[in-house]
Amino acid sequence: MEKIIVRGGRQLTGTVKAEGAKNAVLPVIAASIIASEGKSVLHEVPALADVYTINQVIRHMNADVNMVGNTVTVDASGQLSTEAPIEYVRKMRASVLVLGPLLARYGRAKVALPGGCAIGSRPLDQHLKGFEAMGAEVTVGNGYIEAEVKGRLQGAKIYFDVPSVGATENVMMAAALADGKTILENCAKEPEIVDLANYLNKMGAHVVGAGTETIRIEGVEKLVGATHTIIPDRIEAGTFMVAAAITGGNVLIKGAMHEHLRSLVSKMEEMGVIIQEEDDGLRVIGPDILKATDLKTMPHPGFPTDMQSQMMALMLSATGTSVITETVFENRFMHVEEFRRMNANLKIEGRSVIVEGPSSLQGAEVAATDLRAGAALILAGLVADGYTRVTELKHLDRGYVEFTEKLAQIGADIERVKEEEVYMEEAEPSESVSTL
Ligand SMILES: CC(=O)N[C@H]1[C@@H](OP(=O)(O)OP(=O)(O)OC[C@H]2O[C@@H](n3ccc(=O)[nH]c3=O)[C@H](O)[C@@H]2O)O[C@H](CO)[C@@H](O)[C@@H]1O
Ligand SMILES: C=C(OP(=O)(O)O)C(=O)O
Repeated sequence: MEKIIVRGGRQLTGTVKAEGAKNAVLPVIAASIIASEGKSVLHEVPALADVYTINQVIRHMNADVNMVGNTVTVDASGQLSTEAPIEYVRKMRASVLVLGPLLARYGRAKVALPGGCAIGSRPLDQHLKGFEAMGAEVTVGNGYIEAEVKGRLQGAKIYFDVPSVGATENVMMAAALADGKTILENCAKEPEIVDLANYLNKMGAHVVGAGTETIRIEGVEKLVGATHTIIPDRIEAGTFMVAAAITGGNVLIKGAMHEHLRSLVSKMEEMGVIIQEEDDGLRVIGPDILKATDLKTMPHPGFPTDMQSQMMALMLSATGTSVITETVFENRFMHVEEFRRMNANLKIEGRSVIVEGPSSLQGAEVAATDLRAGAALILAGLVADGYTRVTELKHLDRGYVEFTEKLAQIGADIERVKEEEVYMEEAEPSESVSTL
């Protein structure tokens, strides 16, 4: 089993660079299979477990995929299979993003249902509603979603009941190759949707309005591979911003884009953190005393749910009572129990958590209950007394490249260790049992 061991007490200083965004690259790689001609060359692709998974998904469909350093090349010009089995979808929900591209290109797709996950039930009804409005027949059964259309998908006017990132992306990709014009309303406005639209347009699509609540797509008959550079990861950048602030440090986060991080910057400034825009990123300077504040997660440009647990760690170090309200996902507070193991003073009230600070955090063995929770526990460990040991690192590896190394590079006392599992009943009485 692997663990990250962090010893609290170091102020972080120096420079760290944000990788390409996980939530941008996954839909872009999914979209690359729409191209029936040419190769796509994608730059700034982060070396994440999720990227390996989406590459496996499209490789399984017979696309030719190569990753060298941070560049991925996809040639999907051959005949592809139209199925994504459960082994990939279980690892990563974003595998369902191949539905739209397959349906648009081949008129059929079969993708395993991902089911719920640690942050909530996460239905796909808005994706399916979009495909049905475009003329597809969708059936859900035996653990699979199957969608089929006779001839081409037809352009349609679709109003999303909730602004879903994945549904906006999936339906936008399908509409790019549909017959006629599609108008999507109440769309999600995340920067990653704009990145996907830019890539689709480079492939020959006509997508206008991404980043606003109405997206208009004029369908075309074919798309061709294109070269594209993935935008920087605002959530990874935000996580390092919190690392700088919580330790009272001074860190330049290269690639952090102010226009993608406004809600986080303003919340951190309310807490007394100094944030300066520099040519190549954001400099974050932590104050001597952090002030309590309240926040509510919302779709972009509101406060991102993917920064909620990291901000909870910051609020634990702030003076006074802070309240965090989660409105995007129904069950994204699993980290609260783990923080409590570190002596945090937290109370869940419905969809809110009351944070009493400053908590005198103590090192403990804690489990990463999901990807961002893992990062948040490490952030708390940076200021806890003694050693914090974080397990279940598979979640962290989905979304952070060399998190340990990057934190160590700016001064954290942190290491990742592999240890043999030693079971008490198997050990000789005289043998020492690892307690790391
Ligand atoms: C790979 C990726 O980009 N993941 C991000 C994406 O996930 P994802 O695309 O799964 O998240 P959505 O934006 O779809 O979900 C937002 C809300 O809409 C609901 N919903 C969604 C689809 C649907 O058909 N019906 C429905 O009710 C969800 O249950 C949730 O309450 O956006 C989330 C919200 O910013 C982020 O936390 C994830 O990191
Ligand atoms: C929830 C997240 O991702 P996913 O949608 O891929 O589970 C995340 O990035 O925090």
